[in-house]
Amino acid sequence: MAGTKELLMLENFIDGKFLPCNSYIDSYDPSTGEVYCRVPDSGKEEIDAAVQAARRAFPGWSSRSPQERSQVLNKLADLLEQSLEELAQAESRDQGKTLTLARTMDIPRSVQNFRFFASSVLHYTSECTQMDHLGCMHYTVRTPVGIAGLISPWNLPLYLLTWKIAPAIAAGNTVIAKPSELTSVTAWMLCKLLDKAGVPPGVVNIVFGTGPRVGEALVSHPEVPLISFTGSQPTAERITQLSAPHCKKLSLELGGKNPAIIFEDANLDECIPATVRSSFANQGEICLCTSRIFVQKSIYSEFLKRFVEATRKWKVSVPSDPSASMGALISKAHLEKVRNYVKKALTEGARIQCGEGVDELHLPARNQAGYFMLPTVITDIKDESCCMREEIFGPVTCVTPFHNEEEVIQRANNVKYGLAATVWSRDVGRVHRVAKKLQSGLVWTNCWLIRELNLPFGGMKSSGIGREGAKDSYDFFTEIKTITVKH
Ligand SMILES: NC(=O)C1=CN([C@@H]2O[C@H](COP(=O)(O)OP(=O)(O)OC[C@H]3O[C@@H](n4cnc5c(N)ncnc54)[C@H](O)[C@@H]3O)[C@@H](O)[C@H]2O)C=CC1
Ligand SMILES: N/C(=C\C=C\C(=O)O)C(=O)O
Repeated sequence: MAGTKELLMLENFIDGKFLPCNSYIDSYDPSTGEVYCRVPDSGKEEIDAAVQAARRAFPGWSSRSPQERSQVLNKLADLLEQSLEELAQAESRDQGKTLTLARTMDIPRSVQNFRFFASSVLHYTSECTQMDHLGCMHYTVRTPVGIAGLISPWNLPLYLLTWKIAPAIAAGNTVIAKPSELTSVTAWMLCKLLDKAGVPPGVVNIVFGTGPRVGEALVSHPEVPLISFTGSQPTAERITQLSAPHCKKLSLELGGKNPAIIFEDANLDECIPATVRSSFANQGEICLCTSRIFVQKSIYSEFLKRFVEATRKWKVSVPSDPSASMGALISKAHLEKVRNYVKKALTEGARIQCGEGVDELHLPARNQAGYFMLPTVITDIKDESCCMREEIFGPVTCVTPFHNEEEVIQRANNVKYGLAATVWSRDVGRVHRVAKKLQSGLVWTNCWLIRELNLPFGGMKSSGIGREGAKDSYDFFTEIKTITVKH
């Protein structure tokens, strides 16, 4: 470990105060492999303190009007925006992503999350029906659930954390958030802005540490009735088990094995750069990234040639390099896991068209121990291969030919996941038909990752339970009650 003096030391944020912890975990700079930060290794004690704070803050915060809460969220968005550059630098260093991506996507979207839910919370109405023959009317009311437990991953740290905090507090809940122990820095920076934005102590508590210790303490706590989780399927299973005795409300946003389906009439000038981006953006570490590319046989050779050429131009470099398309992967263990998938494909007789083991990666001397990998394209692979079935969550994508619509829909659906798909065709009828038949929570046609935050976001099958987005998040973060009045 490097000298303690130089390390960035994070603290938990409970009841509006920064509090040190008894033990800490090392956090690495993925671009150098060096420890640069220490993250609290919290446990049950810290969760108990956060629950007490959140419980105390709940009556005051939940009784404010939506307009008052909205003003606080907007102020927080302004403060985040004023710190955009500082936050982007921190996110890029902590996660390994390019500074450009953090500047143009992660932090602006975090700002937008607060602005969006500050606005959407103002527009809900409840339902009312009449039964005149019985002299009755019925109506619904919604109330915040209470203390929300929010667990977020390492791939889009502030972006996904704010996607949970913003709707939860907009609806009047108080929260205890646990960011990934691998990427805690921007969450800690957010805590510094809360008081200035007018968020009362105890409304947002952020407790750092590992999943098995502090994550499980949060999930198991009887006074936390709701858990919103984004991450892996095995962790979701554990969270489901721990929540079951308490019948907690759960929202689970999990992984994907997302297909891109490219028909012979696709506009390849648009499709190829978009599919390179959908495969390799953020080092392929987005649950929405494409990892199976089905190309109609008649254009397969042309597509592959042009796709591999475009992938080779996707530059891997140090995250601060303005010309970098891709930075470092999150951790040494994750890099090994992703590389092992490529090795496994080779043993199965697949071909590596570019990237890992084929092309050379050039890095400055101080980044040689960083977790970098070239974007890798695999072909000649069977649908049964683990590379075609399991979530790799790295810069690896498989390309395979198909003959007709019926066949490709069946093959695209033939995995346990059902999160996101892309369909490329100029035939409007086909686009609608295929989109409808895909087992996928999201389908983008002739584009990728254009987000409409008003509409439901989430997956089917093993990609999760529940949806989030304006109305869906509001429904999730509130309880509904039906009241009948006889007059
Ligand atoms: N958004 C997504 O779809 C994501 C998918 N993944 C997938 O998961 C794989 C493993 O990555 P991990 O970092 O291990 O993901 P993970 O699912 O273990 O981590 C996500 C969050 O859950 C927390 N967590 C872990 N175990 C927990 C437990 N028992 N109780 C409560 N919280 C817990 C973690 O500390 C982190 O905050 C990746 O290779 C990738 O395939 C990982 C991150 C995000
Ligand atoms: N949930 C994830 C991405 C969400 C993106 C978005 O809401 O735009 C993920 O990668 O886990």
